Amino acid sequence: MFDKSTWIRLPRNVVVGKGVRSQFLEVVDDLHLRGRPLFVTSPTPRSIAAEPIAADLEAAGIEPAVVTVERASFEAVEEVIETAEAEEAAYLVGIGGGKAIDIAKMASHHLEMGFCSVPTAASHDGIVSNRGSVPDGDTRHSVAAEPPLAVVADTELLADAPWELTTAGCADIISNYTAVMDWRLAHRLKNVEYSGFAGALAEMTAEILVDNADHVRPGLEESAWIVTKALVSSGVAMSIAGSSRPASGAEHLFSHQLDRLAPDAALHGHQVGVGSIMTAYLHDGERGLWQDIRDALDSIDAPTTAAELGIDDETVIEALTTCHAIRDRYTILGDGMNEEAAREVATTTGVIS
Ligand SMILES: NC(=O)C1=CN([C@@H]2O[C@H](COP(=O)(O)OP(=O)(O)OC[C@H]3O[C@@H](n4cnc5c(N)ncnc54)[C@H](O)[C@@H]3O)[C@@H](O)[C@H]2O)C=CC1
Ligand SMILES: O=C(CO)COP(=O)(O)O
Ligand SMILES: [Zn+2]
Repeated sequence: MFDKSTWIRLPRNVVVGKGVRSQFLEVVDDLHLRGRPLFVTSPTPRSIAAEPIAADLEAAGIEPAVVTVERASFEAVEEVIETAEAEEAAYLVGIGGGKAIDIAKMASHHLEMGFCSVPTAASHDGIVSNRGSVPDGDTRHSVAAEPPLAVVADTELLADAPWELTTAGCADIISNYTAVMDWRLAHRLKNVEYSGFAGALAEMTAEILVDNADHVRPGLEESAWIVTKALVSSGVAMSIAGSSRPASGAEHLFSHQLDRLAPDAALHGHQVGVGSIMTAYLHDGERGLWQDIRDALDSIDAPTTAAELGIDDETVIEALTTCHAIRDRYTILGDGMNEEAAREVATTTGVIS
């Protein structure tokens, strides 16, 4: 008997393009979101995006509350929840990089309240996803959360963001190659449920980005457009899958472990990119996929070595040999890699010297 069912939660309005931050009010009106929003932001995004959008809303008689968060933590989520209650907010808006958006996402999930995403950096594929990633104890990976009702991604703002934030977003997308390989492996060996649609979408997203890598250059608004569209597509793949599997495999385990061992050393996307070079080698060293991933990262100025991440070689080895245990997610790392194997993969791929 066929008794499968699925529930795909996606944003309703995804608005991408030059100057679209000025359409924020129109977007929330279209969603029939009424009342006072709470903007969740961080220092730079506050001045470049939250304040101008707040001024537009004030001109229309709506006075948003604003909370500035500095770090992604459960204390910050608590603070946002308390502020939303105290200010009688009707919905939340995450304005900033991945951390501000994730905090708003997690708080809105708890409050059972609508949430909109206004990325100021094309740095990660959580701008659209139904996943939230806030460190909880030793946990760094994402959990199910509220997907945004709307995404307002202004390419003018995104193109002006520091270039390394954009290259981090590219690397987060390029890592889909190995994430999907890990997912298929887990399907074959562990009977993990696999979605061909979500897997194909995640892979195709990486392919389109790599094919357009020549147009991804600092200061070009077209770059912000290409990368943002890819981030949206990757987030949709996660929503179709109902998990982060299409965009997160062993390379993400490696990055999450680096976040524990060397907090704030490098951007999420850059860490997963370097992880992806090594896990591609483990999947199929002969085929040269790892070189293609390394070259694609290199061509957009993303780090390809531990030194470029600002992380020492021994931390890379420790992360590689321990990261399999941080989550119940079967990958090419299986039940763990010994130190000798870790040194071999990291040295052969040039990640450590
Ligand atoms: N929920 C999900 O599905 C996913 C979540 N993530 C999470 O996202 C986070 C990484 O996000 P990132 O954006 O890389 O880091 P981040 O949010 O820490 O941002 C990096 C820095 O850039 C600043 N910034 C943002 N926009 C700027 C602009 N236009 N100009 C100047 N500075 C700007 C931020 O304020 C911050 O200081 C990680 O915590 C990661 O786990 C990553 C992928 C998916
Ligand atoms: O970063 C992500 C996808 O790019 C989310 O994956 P995690 O579930 O591993 O946090
Ligand atoms: Zn990621």
